[in-house]
Amino acid sequence: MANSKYEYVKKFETDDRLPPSSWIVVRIDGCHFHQFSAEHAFEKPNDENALNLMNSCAVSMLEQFPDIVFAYGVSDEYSFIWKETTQFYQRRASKLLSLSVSYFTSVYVMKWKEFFPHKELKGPPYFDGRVVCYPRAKIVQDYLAWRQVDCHINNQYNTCFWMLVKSGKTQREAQELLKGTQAKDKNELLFQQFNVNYDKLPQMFRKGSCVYRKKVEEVVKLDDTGNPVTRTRSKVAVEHVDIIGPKFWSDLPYILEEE
Ligand SMILES: Nc1nc2c(ncn2[C@@H]2O[C@H](COP(=O)(O)OP(=O)(O)OP(=O)(O)O)[C@@H](O)[C@H]2O)c(=O)[nH]1
Ligand SMILES: [Mg+2]
Repeated sequence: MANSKYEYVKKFETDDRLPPSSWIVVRIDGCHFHQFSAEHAFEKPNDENALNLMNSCAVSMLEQFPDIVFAYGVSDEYSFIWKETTQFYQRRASKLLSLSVSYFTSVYVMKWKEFFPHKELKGPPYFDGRVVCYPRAKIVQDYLAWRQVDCHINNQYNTCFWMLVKSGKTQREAQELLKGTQAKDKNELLFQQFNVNYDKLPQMFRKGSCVYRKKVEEVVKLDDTGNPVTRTRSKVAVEHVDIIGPKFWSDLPYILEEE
């Protein structure tokens, strides 16, 4: 039905194509997860099953959208890095954002039972999202380092806070005790009062989770002389990386290489 008198309404649509040759970061974040986590009695400060569910959703994202090259998640948030040359939906911001948020949310609901077989999903989890473009791989690396530092700072604080509360302090008292403390004071507090070595807590809690394609060698068959014939394929994997820094990227140059 070309050229109806209503066609002019299309002129009001705006072009939201993101600039070419730049990495696209979509970060999604659980809406009101403070409440959602309380409603579903998540362990404080870290619920292993809830984090594994988030990670599993991120794996599904990379399997569904081949142009996502890397994802990093902590707490109720996940960042997805789309490769700089992606032409997916002509790089339209609204498409990339809405597809990411809706796909992640649907998978979260679908997989809920797998991670919480004995907990009913009491209300709809939902996520917001934002898109930011970065013109250099180095800035994407710094972006990820920023999220990981944030994870560390928040987790160290939350670990101390909930240890104090579980040991009988009120939330107000715990807050007061932690006011103005530095990282080393918090480590000391955990060790002195609770005999906890912060560095020994699970890496996933302290450092967040990375999802990316790993190159794995697999044996396809044995040749006539009985030697294995292998091929390399990529497999989406979850890793808990100590520092998402220069060493990490130099070991995996194919992830964020500029084309
Ligand atoms: N107990 C528990 N809570 C968690 C866990 N992961 C995330 N949360 C909760 O989720 C919140 C995430 O922080 P925010 O995103 O700032 O808070 P929010 O309530 O989701 O607020 P908006 O994102 O602004 O809607 C944390 O403050 C926790 O309350 C977890 O593993 N265990
Ligand atoms: Mg949130």
